[in-house]
Amino acid sequence: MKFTKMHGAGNDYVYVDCFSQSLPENAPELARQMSHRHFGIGGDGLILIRPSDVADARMQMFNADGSESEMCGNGIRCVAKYVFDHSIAAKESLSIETGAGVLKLRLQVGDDGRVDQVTVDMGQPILEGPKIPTTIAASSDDGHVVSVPTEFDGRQFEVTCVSMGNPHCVIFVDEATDDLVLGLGPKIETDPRFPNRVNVEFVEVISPSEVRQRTWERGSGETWACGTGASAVCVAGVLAGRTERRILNHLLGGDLTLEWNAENGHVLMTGPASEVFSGEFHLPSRS
Ligand SMILES: N[C@@H](CCC[C@H](N)C(=O)O)C(=O)O
Repeated sequence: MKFTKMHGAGNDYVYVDCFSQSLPENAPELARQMSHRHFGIGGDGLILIRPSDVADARMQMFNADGSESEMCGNGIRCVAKYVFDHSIAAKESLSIETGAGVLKLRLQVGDDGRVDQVTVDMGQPILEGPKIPTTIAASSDDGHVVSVPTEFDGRQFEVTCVSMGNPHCVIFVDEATDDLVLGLGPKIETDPRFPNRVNVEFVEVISPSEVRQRTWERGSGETWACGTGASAVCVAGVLAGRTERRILNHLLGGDLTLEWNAENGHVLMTGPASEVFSGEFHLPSRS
C-alpha cells in the first residue's frame, strides 16, 4: 500500500490516497500497525484521503489506537495540501467532507508552487454538555460547561468543555507539566463523565492574545499539536474570560493562529502543512 507521511505543526499522520488506490479493508487495524513508532511507519494515526460526492475530497481519520474520530484540524490542512500538490483539485479554495460536516479551506501557495499554509473554517463550536458529550454539570442556563470546578484524581480543576465535531476538555493551568499532561491526561480521557472519551488540553495563558498548549489526545496520547484542540482553546478562552477572540497558540511542534468570529460564530484556524516522505507499506503476514 502506497502512503505519504505528512504533519501539521508536528501532529504527524500516515496518509493513504484512496483516489489512486482502493480503500483499505481493515482501516482500524492498519492505523494501529502503521502508527507504531517501532514496528510501523510511526505517526499519531492514519488518514484516508477519499473521493467525496459532496466536496473536493473526504477525510477519514483514525487515531493510533485504531479508534475513528470525526475531525482532525491538523489533518485536514495536510489533506488540502495533498489534494492541491498532487493535482487532485488544483484550486486555492477547497471543500473537504469530514465526520463533522463539509468544511471550507483557503490555501496559501509558496514560491515552489506547493501549499505551505492553510486556513480552515472550523465551523461553530458545540457547547451544550450532552452534545459534546459530557455529564459534567452546566454552569449556565444555556447548558454550557464553562469554568466548572471539577475533581480529577483527587485534585481540583476548572474545566471548560467544547466540541469542534470531536470532544475537548480545556483546562487553564499555571504550568502544563508532564505530571498533568502524561499523568492526568489519560485519566481524564477515560473518565466516565466523558462517555465518548475526550481530548484534553492543558493551557498556559501568556497574554490575552497568546497561549501555550499541550494536548493529551483521545486514542493517540500526547501529540505535538492538535488543531481541533487549539480551536476549542480559542473558544474556551473567550467563554472563561481569559483570552481575546484572536490568539496565537504555541504548541510543541509549531504555532497556530485562531480566531472566533463574533458575527457568524465560526472558528478560523490557520497553520502549516508539510509533506515528509512517501513509501510502500507491506502489510504484515498473519500467522
Ligand atoms: N490531532 C487532531 C485531532 C485528532 C482526533 C482526536 N484524537 C480525537 O479522537 O478526536 C487535530 O489536529 O484536531
